[in-house]
Amino acid sequence: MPDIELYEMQGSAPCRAVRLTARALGKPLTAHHLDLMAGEHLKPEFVKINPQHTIPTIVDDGFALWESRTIMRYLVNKYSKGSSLYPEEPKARALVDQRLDFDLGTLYAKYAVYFYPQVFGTAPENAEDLKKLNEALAHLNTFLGESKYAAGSNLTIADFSLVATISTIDVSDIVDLKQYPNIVKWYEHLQSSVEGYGEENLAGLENFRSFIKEFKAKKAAAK
Ligand SMILES: N[C@@H](CCC(=O)N[C@@H](CS)C(=O)NCC(=O)O)C(=O)O
Repeated sequence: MPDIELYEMQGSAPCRAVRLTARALGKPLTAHHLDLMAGEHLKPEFVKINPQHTIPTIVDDGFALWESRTIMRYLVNKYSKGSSLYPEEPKARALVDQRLDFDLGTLYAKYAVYFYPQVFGTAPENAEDLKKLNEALAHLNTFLGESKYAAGSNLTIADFSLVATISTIDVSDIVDLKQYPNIVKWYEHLQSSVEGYGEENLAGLENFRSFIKEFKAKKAAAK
């Protein structure tokens, strides 16, 4: 069976979440790096695979799929059905889905609305949008409570999705995460306990860190 092909960009949070999942399942990936800044994702050969031209996109034995959380569910369903990474018991699964949907529709969305117009454009900081991001973080802090993992006592794909988002927010240096002690505890625990966290997540994250450093230097110089 050939490797799963992953179209990705280093530093992208949803791509890191997919990598963490593949790593946990022991599935090797063949990576195709796309430079979004250079518009490589808009080339006809990639648009043919994913008309929405987003990364991550996988091609598994000829089957193309995108949306990181859909990819994560698919990978567990296909290669490790019944795994506690995406439990089958309805309530346990619903809890994982709730965390994944919360990340997609609320946490990552609020981060993107607040930060991307500044970092990829010229928009000023917007206090109202920052407040909404903090509200989402406060919700995550509440959901986590004393739990070791995002959706209860086992590691699940919800942890991979949320840790990709939280590490991106952390590196963006826009919020003091210390205000959210449950998030800090969970984040530190994941960093030390998830196999491959450093390779699959931090390598890409360092790329993003350099990008943020450049952004801050340009912003300071423009003042
Ligand atoms: N909800 C999607 C978001 C994917 C996404 O927007 N990826 C960005 C890079 S991080 C992208 O591909 N942007 C290029 C485009 O939308 O054309 C997921 O989780 O996979």
